[in-house]
Amino acid sequence: MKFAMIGAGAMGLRYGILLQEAGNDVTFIDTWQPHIDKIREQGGVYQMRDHKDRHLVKIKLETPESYNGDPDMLIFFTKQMQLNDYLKRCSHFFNDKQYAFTCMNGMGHIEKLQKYFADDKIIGGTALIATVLPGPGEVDFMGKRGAGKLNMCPLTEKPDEMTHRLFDELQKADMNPTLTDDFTGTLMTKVIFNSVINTICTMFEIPMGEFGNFPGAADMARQLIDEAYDICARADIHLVSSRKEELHAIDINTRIDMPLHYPSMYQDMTKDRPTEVDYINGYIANLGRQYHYEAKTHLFMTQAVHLAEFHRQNLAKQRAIKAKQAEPQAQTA
Ligand SMILES: NC(=O)C1=CN([C@@H]2O[C@H](COP(=O)(O)OP(=O)(O)OC[C@H]3O[C@@H](n4cnc5c(N)ncnc54)[C@H](OP(=O)(O)O)[C@@H]3O)[C@@H](O)[C@H]2O)C=CC1
Ligand SMILES: CC(C)(CO)C(=O)C(=O)O
Repeated sequence: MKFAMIGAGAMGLRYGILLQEAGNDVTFIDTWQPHIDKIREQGGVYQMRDHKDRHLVKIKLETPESYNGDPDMLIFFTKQMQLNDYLKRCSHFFNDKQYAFTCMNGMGHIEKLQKYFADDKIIGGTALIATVLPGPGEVDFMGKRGAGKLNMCPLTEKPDEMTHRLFDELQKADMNPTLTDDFTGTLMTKVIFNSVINTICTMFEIPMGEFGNFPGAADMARQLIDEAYDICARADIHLVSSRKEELHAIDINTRIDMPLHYPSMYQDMTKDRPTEVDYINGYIANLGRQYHYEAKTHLFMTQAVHLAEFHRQNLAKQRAIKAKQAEPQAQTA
């Protein structure tokens, strides 16, 4: 199959390289200039697995403006706040035969995709796969080959031939796909999962295992899960796990499956970038308001993460001022 990966960051590279290794024709499209420059200079991306076995993987890389191909499927893996810009810049190569697939975290992306693709061409999903972009031109796949899994569901909830072809390619690439039958329920179940793990680990700047091993972890998680499940019940969203299963999944993922992983939200925070919290806890809280339910804990968590972002950005500004003040001294010394 011919794929265009829209976003060649951590997850775009994980999916794209594995699909390429499984025999597909993959082109990566990105806008982050230092990453583009590094990949061109190196002739590819340096890929690691669990910080080891660093090796060069050749990839085809384009910018939205330079790409003129006609892929069968576009896979969107940008941060939520980057998606509109990517869609606008890539729209010149979209056509009505192409499919759009995405396993981005949070909510808000599907409505944006619907402005460019018909409902029967959109396939959504969720990824329980940890990947890190340590810097431009470098990607670290966390977990052994075959680790992690993903859920996928067409927006129409009626899988067609292309959905099955995508499923087969993801399976060949060892990505452990599961085809689910409830679109919104599938996506929201992962949003709730991330509303606990990503948010708490990012605020405290801790790996997932440290949260999972904290004796109060289940109480903290239960409070966020209960609020979110109460809201989904009011919104008639059918989650794919029960509350108990969601709590269990968080426990197993943090303590056993990915104890050393810092969630993707942490990766933004530590680079002094805005996080996706408004599309995760903020989305749950806004949905609650539509059903006259005040999600107090999710609202509090959203602001707590914004406070942490604010603090880090202030520190970055102070560092910049100090560096500027040191400049003339360095010249006169
Ligand atoms: N990573 C993971 O383990 C998982 C991620 N997801 C989801 O997948 C989607 C894509 O996320 P992900 O692949 O992690 O994100 P990316 O790796 O794509 O983020 C890359 C972007 O972040 C900026 N950036 C990255 N590294 C640096 C750096 N060192 N210095 C400055 N800027 C940097 C650049 O944006 P800019 O050009 O704007 O500066 C770049 O385009 C998100 O919705 C995420 O929540 C889902 C499951 C797991
Ligand atoms: C925690 C994890 C890896 C689960 O897939 C994730 O979604 C993230 O890092 O954002």
